[in-house]
Amino acid sequence: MTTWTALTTLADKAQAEALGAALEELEPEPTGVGVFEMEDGSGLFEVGGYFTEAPDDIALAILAAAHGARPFTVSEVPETDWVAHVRRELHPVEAGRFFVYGSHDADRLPGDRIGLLIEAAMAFGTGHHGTTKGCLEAVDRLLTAGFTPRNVADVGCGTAVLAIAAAKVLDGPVIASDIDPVAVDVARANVAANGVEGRVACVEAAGFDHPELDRNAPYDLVFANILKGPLVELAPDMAPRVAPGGRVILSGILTPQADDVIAAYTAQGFALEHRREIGEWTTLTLRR
Ligand SMILES: C[S@@+](CC[C@H](N)C(=O)[O-])C[C@H]1O[C@@H](n2cnc3c(N)ncnc32)[C@H](O)[C@@H]1O
Repeated sequence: MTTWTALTTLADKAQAEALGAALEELEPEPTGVGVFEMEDGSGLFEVGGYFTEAPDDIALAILAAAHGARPFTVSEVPETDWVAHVRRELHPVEAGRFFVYGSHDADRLPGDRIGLLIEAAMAFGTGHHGTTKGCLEAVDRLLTAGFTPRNVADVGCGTAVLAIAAAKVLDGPVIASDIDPVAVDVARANVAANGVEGRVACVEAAGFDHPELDRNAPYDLVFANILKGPLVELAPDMAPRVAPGGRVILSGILTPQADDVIAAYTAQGFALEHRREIGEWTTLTLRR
């Protein structure tokens, strides 16, 4: 059976990025290289590389040492187990009352948490990123404070993790939209897997450019975990679609960019209510 060789190590951000670039240049060529921030608050980054042909041990040791990284952990991954392996690597994420998990961790769902079943797939939003976690914690905080949105939009839904969270704790309609048709397909599959298909509509749209999004407006709650640029562009379209007293939860914002996003939304009549940093990302809650 064909096997993959998986290499992983830890380093600080600059070293991890340089090491990731060096791995790309290695002979034999890797089939994939990734650099991910650890979610344990250590500030370390994991560098991973996958090869169909194992690189030379000595070359790897020199490469890690030259970048101030720990020695690589090398493991063999059977090709047929690849998808399952990636999924198994994704541990559940707790964010407020929510517990985001893959089907391989179904038996770990605590009885007092709201489970969001999200399989790793070709869309963003497994809960592991600080932006997704920030949005889940932000809505948890609003719910704890007694805010009960009657309708919700999740613009840039990815896996629809935020829309599913809303549908599981609220009674009203939820609409999930994404500019990427692949994400919309993944969103639909996740919505069905979570048993909320009657409650969450999934549509392909750039920003609010879809009749379904307008039909349900104005919203009591809008999530938009997209990047700073699209968020700033979206501000004038957002204002008329959020009910007075409604909230927007915005993420995908690198912390130094947060003031620009706040300025764009306060110019449209929103007031900053809460901000939270996770790693290098900031999540904002604003009230209209
Ligand atoms: C960072 S992911 C967020 C996914 C998920 N909402 C979460 O919180 O994990 C951003 C998503 O927004 C989508 N997106 C980016 N720009 C957009 C736009 N202008 N309108 C709608 N979706 C957009 C991307 O395709 C991507 O799926």
